Amino acid sequence: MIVLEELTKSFGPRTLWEGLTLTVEPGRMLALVGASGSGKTTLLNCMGLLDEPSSGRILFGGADLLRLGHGGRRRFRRNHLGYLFQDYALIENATVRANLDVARRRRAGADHAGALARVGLAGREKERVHHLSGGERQRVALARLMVKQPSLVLADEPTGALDSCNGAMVVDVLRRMSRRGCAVVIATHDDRVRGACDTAFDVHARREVGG
Ligand SMILES: Nc1ncnc2c1ncn2[C@@H]1O[C@H](COP(=O)(O)OP(=O)(O)OP(=O)(O)O)[C@@H](O)[C@H]1O
Repeated sequence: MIVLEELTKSFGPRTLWEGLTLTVEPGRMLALVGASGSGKTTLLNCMGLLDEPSSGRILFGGADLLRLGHGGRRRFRRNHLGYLFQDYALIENATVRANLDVARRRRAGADHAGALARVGLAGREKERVHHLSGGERQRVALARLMVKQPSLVLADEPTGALDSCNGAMVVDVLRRMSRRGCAVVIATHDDRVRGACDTAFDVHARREVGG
């Protein structure tokens, strides 16, 4: 479970949001919604420790993530966190297989082939990521999540670069991960993604608005 308590984010004199309080339970899928510029990506970045809120607490497993040192933050990212971001965060010059290996941690025998088959990329292990299309890169990032099996997934517009069929597949994979106990947070403008989530949280209004 991840709990955001009274988060505030300001850029100089401009306050993006304040008093933002939100809980995402294991096994739940939450959509972050709100107008462009309301701060959905910034909130995901704060939850993933890529950005710092100006004040507030982010509790995970009872500990305040914002108080962790470098080592603690690295362990949180490595052991618990999965990203599905717009820039895919893949190693461009490496093969598909090498990108999945990065996620494997110590879990021997992670099912690379099964994950690639699930995202429609069976047999593509040896191809270099920079030769893949945008949608294929997004699906490699999804396969990497399946290999990693994180307890928290942060996804930023995960269907943005995909056709509707592949978009539905992304949602389906994230739903399966949530059924296995993962907490999934998705920033989205896509009503189909929002409809597939358990609840939606409007970042501008700072309250839940229903699934
Ligand atoms: N480092 C920064 N310095 C100043 N302003 C920033 C910084 N990062 C983000 N912002 C501003 O914060 C606001 C929210 O940006 P963010 O990308 O989080 O919104 P969003 O809701 O995800 O938007 P979209 O739906 O268009 O992706 C924007 O006005 C952006 O310019």
